[in-house]
Amino acid sequence: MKAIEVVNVTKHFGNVEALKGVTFSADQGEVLAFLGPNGAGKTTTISIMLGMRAPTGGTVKVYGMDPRVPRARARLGAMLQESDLPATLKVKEAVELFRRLYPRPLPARQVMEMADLMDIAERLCGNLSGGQRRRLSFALSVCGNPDVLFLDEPTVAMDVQSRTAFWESVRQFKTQGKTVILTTHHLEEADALSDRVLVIDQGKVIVEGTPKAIKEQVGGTRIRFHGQVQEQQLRTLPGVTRVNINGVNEVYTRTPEAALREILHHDITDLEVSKASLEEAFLNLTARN
Ligand SMILES: Nc1ncnc2c1ncn2[C@@H]1O[C@H](COP(=O)(O)OP(=O)(O)OP(=O)(O)O)[C@@H](O)[C@H]1O
Repeated sequence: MKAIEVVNVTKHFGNVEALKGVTFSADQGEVLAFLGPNGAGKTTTISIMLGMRAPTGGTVKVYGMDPRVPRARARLGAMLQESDLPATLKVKEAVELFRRLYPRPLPARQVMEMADLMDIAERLCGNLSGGQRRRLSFALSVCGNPDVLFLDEPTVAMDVQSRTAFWESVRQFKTQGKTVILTTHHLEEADALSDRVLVIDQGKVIVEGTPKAIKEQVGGTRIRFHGQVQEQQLRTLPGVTRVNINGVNEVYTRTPEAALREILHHDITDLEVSKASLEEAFLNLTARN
């Protein structure tokens, strides 16, 4: 049975069509990353999967159940973009309090270690830095030992060190056979963590695949060079998905050999050819859409 199954889900907020028929599923033990520009529909999709909002149309199942029923909810954990923390409790007390809400909580020490909170266990929640607050939110989201964990832009406000430690915690969580659904604007985060990426734009899934497949199929190849070539000529090169002219000419193409043959007719210098990164693939996609 699928951990999560979303079929043709739509969501209207008044005149706004936030989701226009979203379909995907997640297997047990899979890490799925949602990428997409601001307003694409990522948070709305998560809130529907969590049973916090009802879809306008379509169906969502968590282990075959409606996410609004308590038995389904008990299997879900969530670290949302904004969460209030009890300011006057110590970090370790907040973890204890949340553990008591669940029938089969993880041991407090395991939760604290997983979220890298041991050093700040005695600190008041109200005195935490932005990154520390995010780590505590992560701890509270895994307290109940959920089978599916939703992380909505989890590493916002974390420094590089905390982010790397956080990625390790997510990987650890996955090794226990758990499913993770994550939204992020850090594309290297999706690349580092996920088995599969879904790109959402304007309420629709526009592409789905492994980070590697997306980079290969959509990102294609980046060709950079100096030289006087008209932008219009670059845009009509074979297989072009995106063009940047900012001191250096940059062309993304799915057919690099054919594009290069034409580029080499011009007087160019400093030629560089490389595979596009996931970030570039993502920009190419949403620019085209
Ligand atoms: N409660 C609401 N009332 C009206 N419109 C809403 C509401 N919630 C979301 N929307 C609209 O639905 C669309 C999708 O929003 P959503 O928050 O799901 O996007 P997102 O992909 O999570 O964006 P971000 O990356 O900025 O968090 C946007 O146009 C947003 O303005």
